[in-house]
Amino acid sequence: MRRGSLLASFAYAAQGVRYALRTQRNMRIHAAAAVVVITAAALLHLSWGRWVVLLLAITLVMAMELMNTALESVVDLASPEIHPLAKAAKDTAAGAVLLAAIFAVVAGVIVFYRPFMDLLGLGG
Ligand SMILES: Nc1ncnc2c1ncn2[C@@H]1O[C@H](COP(=O)(O)OP(=O)(O)OP(=O)(O)O)[C@@H](O)[C@H]1O
Repeated sequence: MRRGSLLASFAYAAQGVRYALRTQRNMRIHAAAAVVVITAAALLHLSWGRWVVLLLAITLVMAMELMNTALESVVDLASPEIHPLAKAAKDTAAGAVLLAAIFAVVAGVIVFYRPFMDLLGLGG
């Protein structure tokens, strides 16, 4: 595979995802949550609109975690010693993941509420 080819760039990106899954516990938690959510969505035969919201939320959280991992690596490389700006960079990136995760939880509750109530026979 040629180093600068399109195929090579996909392979490097896949390596990045594998690296994050291997080294970041939070990334593994996000991936496990995504599997649970996708399985539940399939079992409940959700509408296309609800699927889109769920997939957007899952993608947002995992993309934020990947960016957070990238930023942590760059900060550790550039500033292995303690520095207030290194702290600010890492904390802000972690804040972005937190915001995305809160959005995903709220979106999940909104998306699953009605189908879940219907399943229990409690729909109005
Ligand atoms: N070089 C540094 N200078 C100052 N504070 C730092 C530095 N590195 C890390 N910290 C502080 O320690 C916290 C944890 O940093 P660490 O690199 O361990 O990330 P982490 O907890 O492993 O993040 P994640 O769980 O997302 O992998 C940071 O959010 C930051 O507040």
